[in-house]
Amino acid sequence: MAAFPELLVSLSPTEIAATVVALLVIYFGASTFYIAFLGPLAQFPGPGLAKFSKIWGFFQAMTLRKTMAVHKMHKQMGPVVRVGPNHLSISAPEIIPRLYSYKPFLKDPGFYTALNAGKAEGHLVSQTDPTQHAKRRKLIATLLTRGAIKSYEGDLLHPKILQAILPFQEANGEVMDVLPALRALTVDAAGELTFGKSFGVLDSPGFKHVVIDALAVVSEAVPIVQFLPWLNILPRWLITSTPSFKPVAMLEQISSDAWTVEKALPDPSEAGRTVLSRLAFLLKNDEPKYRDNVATSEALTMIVGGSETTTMAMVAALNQLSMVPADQARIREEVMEFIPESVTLDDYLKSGPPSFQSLQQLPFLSAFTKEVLRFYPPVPGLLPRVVGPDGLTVRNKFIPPGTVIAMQSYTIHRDPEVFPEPDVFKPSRWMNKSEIELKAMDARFIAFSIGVRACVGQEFAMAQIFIFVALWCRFYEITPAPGSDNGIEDNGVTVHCKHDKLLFNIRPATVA
Ligand code: HEM
Repeated sequence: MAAFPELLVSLSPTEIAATVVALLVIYFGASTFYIAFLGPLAQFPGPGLAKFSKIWGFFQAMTLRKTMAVHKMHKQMGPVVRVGPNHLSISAPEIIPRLYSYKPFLKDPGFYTALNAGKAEGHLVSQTDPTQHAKRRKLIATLLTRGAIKSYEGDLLHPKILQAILPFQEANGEVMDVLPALRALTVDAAGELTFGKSFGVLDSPGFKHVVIDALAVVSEAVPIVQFLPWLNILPRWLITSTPSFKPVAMLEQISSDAWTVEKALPDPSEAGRTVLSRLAFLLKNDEPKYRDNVATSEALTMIVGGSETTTMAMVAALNQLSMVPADQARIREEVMEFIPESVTLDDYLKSGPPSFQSLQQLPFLSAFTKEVLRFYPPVPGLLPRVVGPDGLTVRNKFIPPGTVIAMQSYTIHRDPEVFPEPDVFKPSRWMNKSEIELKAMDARFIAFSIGVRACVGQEFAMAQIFIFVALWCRFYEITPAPGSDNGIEDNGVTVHCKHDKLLFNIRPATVA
């Protein structure tokens, strides 16, 4: 028999190439077979395609039904289901506090670095390194505490919310689209928080603005980049020069211009009133290119993360209210305590608008808002983490280190043990409950996630939602527009309006 080197020399280049290809096919075939059927995740049920490839998840995300598909799988197959070759979805609520603490479950780089948009340093949402994350979070979080939000109410929140709802003042039963106004409100509010200056969407005719177009492109691109992360290493100019990415390039330019102005200011302070001014302080000793990349991507994250999520909570609230006029009346009745009959929209600001804190004391408004976020979470999908070196045992089954595991708020919010009749929208489930019952429900309420990576903008979002819903119900009545479909779809992570419209018949509220 010929020795291996002699055999190799005797083969033609074509034969060598064919042998290499055959060996690679055997290697990848065998390892795929092992991972799918023999590896440690083979014990978990899931769709056949998900055992072999991430294509299953991508297909579900692109056809806008991933969250529902995962939810149905949990109902049929149990608390741990396989959603990818190395990916599990978990619906066992006892795992929540452990999964969303730092250690030993870090954010999955495969999912989050795809959100970096070509910038290696990442941002608050995508940063997977705990030390880097903690440094930035500490500074930005102090801008978004309860106390800080209070200081934004008078000159930021109330005027912007009023400006968003004023155009509907003339309506007398006609059908109008509310979505552009909601987007204008949340984008301008996030802009002001970040840059100290809004984008001016609320002042633009029809609320049309390049920033709104940019956010739509980003939302569509997210599932694609997560499936094909190598797209991120393409040169930036190649991506931003394609016509559909032009709005994103313009948004990046706005952010970069604002940063150029900010970093030129002398003496950045830890107590700055905007995200950019805080970053100028935090990054003042860093290398210029790193500094510029971090500041601009952090600014964009506040806009992207803070706007459509809040918009979609308001969309859900209005959709729900339009179906139940009695709920509108109940909120109106509560709000009349702070905005009595004598106050008109024109003198709302002068009349001493109700604080977010005082609106939170209104029992039905509070219960309604909480139920909106339980029933229609704006971030309903899987938020993946990597299992640390000790592995994890869930309901007596061991999950090995390195596995990507995730939970989805949509499913956790429908746990029948603590939310009886989970598929019924019922604000009363949050009212007149004992402390123990409320604690149990709160432990499963993860619309903003929990722990060190929970939403940093939660209070800012809640203040907008509370004030908006209170003001809207106080002055308007809505009913579903005949023949229109205000349905909501999800891309596996976030939600959006199916037809990019939110149509209602709107009329002035009748106050008793
Ligand atoms: C109803 C509105 C909102 C919802 C439902 C929401 C939900 C969430 C969720 C679930 C996370 C965790 C994401 C993960 O683990 O990957 C998150 C993180 C985050 N959110 Fe929000 N969010 C909302 C509004 C906002 C607003 C208004 C801002 C900014 C002004 C914001 C900025 C962020 C940031 C920067 C993070 C990353 C935090 C970190 O990792 O330290 N969000 N949000």
